[in-house]
Amino acid sequence: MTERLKQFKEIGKKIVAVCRNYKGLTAAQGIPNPKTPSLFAKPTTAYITEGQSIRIPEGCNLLYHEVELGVVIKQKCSNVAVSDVDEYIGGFVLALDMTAKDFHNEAKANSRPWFLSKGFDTSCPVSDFIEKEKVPNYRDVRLWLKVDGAMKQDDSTADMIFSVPEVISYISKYITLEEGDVVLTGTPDGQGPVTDGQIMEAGLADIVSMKFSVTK
Ligand SMILES: CC(=O)CC(=O)C(=O)O
Ligand SMILES: [Mg+2]
Repeated sequence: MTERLKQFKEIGKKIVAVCRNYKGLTAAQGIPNPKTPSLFAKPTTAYITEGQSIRIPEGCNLLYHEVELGVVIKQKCSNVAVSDVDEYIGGFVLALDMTAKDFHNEAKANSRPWFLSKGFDTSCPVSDFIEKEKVPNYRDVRLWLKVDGAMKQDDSTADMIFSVPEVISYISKYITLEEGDVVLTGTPDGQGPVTDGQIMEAGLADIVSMKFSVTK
């Protein structure tokens, strides 16, 4: 099972992401906490792994980093109770939800979909698969991200508005989750711009770290 889940990028069919899921982020933005998880999707063609670069999409002049905990789904499930979600967690992944922020702002201002701003090629850099047992405290684990050595995001998953089980249970009421799918659980405060030539390093406590460069 674990051996197969290591291939989540090949076997998973979708990436479902939550936004505005950290209290520190909504407080910093001066917006109310959402009453239910806000969802969007990324295509699996957005994945890249270490050694590949994040490419600024054509026409984008404001690319943002967002470090996130990703959950890899173990098996097909729908309508999962919050108390049963642990059975369906196959493992974890550290991920960046790269966002073409200018595209995103324009889409919001014009009531257009966000898909391009979140789903362009290279918009989902990920670490290797992380065994579930390595993150027993996923409800309170540190996520951090540095840009050119300067710390930009540093928070705990304990600051989430909706916990990992609440997020997965909610999604599964509406969207069947399948083996290898990844759920991105939102970014803590501190997301911000990166430009051509910059290097990001991100980590999940001392469990995993990864580096990605940004290129035109
Ligand atoms: C609107 C956003 O970019 C928010 C987002 O993706 C998040 O993680 O929060
Ligand atoms: Mg995000």
